[in-house]
Amino acid sequence: MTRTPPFTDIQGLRKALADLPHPDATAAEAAAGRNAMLTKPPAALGRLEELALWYAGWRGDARPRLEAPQVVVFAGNHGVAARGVSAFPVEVTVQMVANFEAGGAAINQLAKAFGATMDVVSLELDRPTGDFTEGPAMSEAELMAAMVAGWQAVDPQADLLVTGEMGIGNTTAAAAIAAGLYGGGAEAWVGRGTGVDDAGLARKREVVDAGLARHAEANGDPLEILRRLGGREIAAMAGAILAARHHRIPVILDGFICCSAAAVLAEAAPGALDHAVAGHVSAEGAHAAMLERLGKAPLLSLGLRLGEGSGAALAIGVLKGAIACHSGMATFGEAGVSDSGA
Ligand SMILES: O=C(O)c1ccc[n+]([C@@H]2O[C@H](COP(=O)([O-])O)[C@@H](O)[C@H]2O)c1
Ligand SMILES: Cc1cc2nc[nH]c2cc1C
Repeated sequence: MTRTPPFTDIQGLRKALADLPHPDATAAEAAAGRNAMLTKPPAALGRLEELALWYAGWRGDARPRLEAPQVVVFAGNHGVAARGVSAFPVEVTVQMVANFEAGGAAINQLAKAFGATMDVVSLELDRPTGDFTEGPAMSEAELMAAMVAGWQAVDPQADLLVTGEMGIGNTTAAAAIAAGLYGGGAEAWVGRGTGVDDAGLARKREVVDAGLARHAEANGDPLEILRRLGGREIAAMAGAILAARHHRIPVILDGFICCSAAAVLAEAAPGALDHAVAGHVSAEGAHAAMLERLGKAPLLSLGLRLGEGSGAALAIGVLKGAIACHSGMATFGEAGVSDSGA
């Protein structure tokens, strides 16, 4: 299988969004039949049962295994970071990339703990995106390059994808995208990110509202909102999530920034996130509202606000549990256990 995306320009990308593969209904049905025979009261495994059937449908296998999860962390720098919207200086992005590469970050430990491979993709860190209060964050060519990089990062042999990110200032970009897609202004979507104080929060709101006013011409076009207000790591996550869909690789979504990338796809093509579940709800103020817009209930709620794919990586454990039960349990017949007789 190739890592080459089926698009090189925005028209091709729109076509890839209009032409999405669907789950294997026969495998999903067979998995539901198997689920009904497993040694447990009906529905006693709660959401784990739904997860297993969802995974079986996307993998086209009624009794699937989850053996090759891939975590990809995308890193980008943001022009708006110069406006005092983060509690940390911009050089932390490149420093954290070195930490990811050396194995020292939280996501390295979590990927290892849940048996996932981990890749790090740096996107032109020495060339931050444009400050969106002054002009578009990216040209069309820059948007496409980032989305292609995201697509190419996905291993077609993986059987699960987690997309994570690192980018000082990116909760400002993510909030601007959310407001661009859903309305509500900065007030509805700006939160404290890495931990800005009240003055920082006020600056973030001003920056986001200025960006929304400056880019009203995006006119509700999700890809244009991403280009004007987003960032390279956000565009790359959108490209990776779309690639996973085309390879029928299920996805676990991470926090606020990851979900802003996913939201662009969902608004551009209804159903574009059917192959994705929400790994967790982060402590970033507006993440819960974003998940509601996406129609996704989070698997975990642990108060994380780290990014890097950390919450989604933890949820790999939940999904592995669901699949282990579904594919490994005995049926009533096999175990000689009496069923309810209903
Ligand atoms: O995943 C989240 O919901 C999340 C919430 C707050 C902060 N982050 C991380 O913090 C960085 C962005 O925060 P900030 O304050 O610089 O916009 C970026 O590297 C994200 O990975 C991530
Ligand atoms: C140290 C640090 C680590 C991170 N990981 C993801 N975002 C981050 C932001 C900071 C500041």
